[in-house]
Amino acid sequence: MDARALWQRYQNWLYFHEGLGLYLDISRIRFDDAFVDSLRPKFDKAFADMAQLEKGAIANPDENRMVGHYWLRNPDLAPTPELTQEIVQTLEQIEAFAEKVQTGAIHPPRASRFTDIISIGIGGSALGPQFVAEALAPDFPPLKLHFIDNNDPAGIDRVINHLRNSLASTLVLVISKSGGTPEPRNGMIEVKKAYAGHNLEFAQYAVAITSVDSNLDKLAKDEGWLARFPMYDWVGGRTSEMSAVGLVPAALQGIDVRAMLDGAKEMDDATRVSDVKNNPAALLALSWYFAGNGKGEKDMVVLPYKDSLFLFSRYLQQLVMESLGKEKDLDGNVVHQGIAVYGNKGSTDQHAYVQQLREGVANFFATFIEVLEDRQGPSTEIDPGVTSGDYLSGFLQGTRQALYENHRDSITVTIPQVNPRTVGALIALYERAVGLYASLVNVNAYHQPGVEAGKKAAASILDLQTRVLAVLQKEKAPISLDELAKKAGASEQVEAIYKILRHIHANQRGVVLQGDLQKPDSLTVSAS
Ligand SMILES: O=P(O)(O)OC[C@H]1O[C@](O)(CO)[C@@H](O)[C@@H]1O
Repeated sequence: MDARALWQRYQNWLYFHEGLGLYLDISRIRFDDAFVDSLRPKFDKAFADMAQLEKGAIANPDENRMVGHYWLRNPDLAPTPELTQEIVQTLEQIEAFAEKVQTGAIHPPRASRFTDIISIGIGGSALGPQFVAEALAPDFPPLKLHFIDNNDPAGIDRVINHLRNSLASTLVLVISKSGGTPEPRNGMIEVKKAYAGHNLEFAQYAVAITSVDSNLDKLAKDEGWLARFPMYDWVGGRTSEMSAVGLVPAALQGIDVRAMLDGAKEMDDATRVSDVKNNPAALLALSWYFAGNGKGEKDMVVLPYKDSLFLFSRYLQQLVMESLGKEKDLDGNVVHQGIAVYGNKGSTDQHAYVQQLREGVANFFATFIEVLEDRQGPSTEIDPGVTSGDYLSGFLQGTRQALYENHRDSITVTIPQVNPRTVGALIALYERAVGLYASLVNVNAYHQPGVEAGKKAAASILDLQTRVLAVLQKEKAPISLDELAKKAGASEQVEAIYKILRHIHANQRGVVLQGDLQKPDSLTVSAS
């Protein structure tokens, strides 16, 4: 296609949302009108499914749950007045709590103000708060947010060490929808211990964000934690940024959560339109479907040209991959669906993996996120008449063009500024696009059975460890791995046992491995 035809295509397909000042350009995805027509029946069904979902249908059949993240930013849409009221009240409680913490009306026992927050949570209970903090927190927030989003002991130590002089003024948010995920539970126990080590009573610093009556909720209630906020059964972890999961940390950092909700609501209104060309989420879903042949054959590379948005790709990774990455479709057919997502930021990545994007395996489509406002205030001229922002803008256009010339397609989302409204809108845009795409490919976007398999396997390894160590304690002399496995009733699991013991040995926790380390089956093991 020549330059004039491309310019025409750009204008034909350009979507603009006036209220949000958001543009979506899918002109560099090479679909044609016949393709769009061929998808119309699937889109009609997707829009109908979505309308039912918003009315409270059981849109997550496997877990027999409603899917209601859209109600969080428009409580009047909730299917019952009770739910509407609950959403409204929770938001008011969050704002009141944040205000009291910021003004010092709620303060720690030994300080006049809370200065820091440790947020403990994983997956959807971390990625949204992390993305939003990076995108929107002021340079000097009223409370500084630190994350424990893993089970890495060294990572936990690092956070606690950084805060060792301010633990007495550090609030702890424990965020877990289920209230039973091992990682946040373990993180909480470690942090609790650190507080005890500083003679601080954990309950006076701790806030739980979890489902009512979960194990975490019960613990927080029994121990009299500072506050508890509800997470709802009908909100999935990966779409929970606009629930207490995301709003509590955001409000505490002084982020305008109402503006974030308003931006999401405006985008929800725009993505409810059942006309593909005038619905930005449908345009995204259409582009993904075309790019990956409806089978996820191409990865989604997300490139925000703005440092504060660099966590967007990580956030989208869970939203897209946990939602779409499914073995079976809704009819039980094996389909192995999904779209792989990765990315970081431009133009940084220009000097890293963009080389491969331009010339290597053509297994992706790019999504550029462009921000029109360079910075607040005037810019220095780097060259006559040229600012750093001009360079960044030029790098984006240049990369988009260079990729297209080499048959690598791309989408460009443009926002006027990074602010709570546009960030809320971006989240809502992708939530809806994922929901619509899931309908196009007929998968349940709202469950995650694959994650459960990994969780179960991990639990069985820990169970094996307990059994093996119990056997080892009774042994008087060193024993071979085979024998130990036999005695533990786990002859088939020698490799797992070897790995368990090697790990415990490396941490000098009462297990000694002897022999040729390069030949694991030559090793003997004893308790020290
Ligand atoms: O908030 P929870 O229940 O601790 O779960 C954390 C994460 O774990 C998952 O359930 C599965 O990994 C995610 O979907 C979720 O975001």
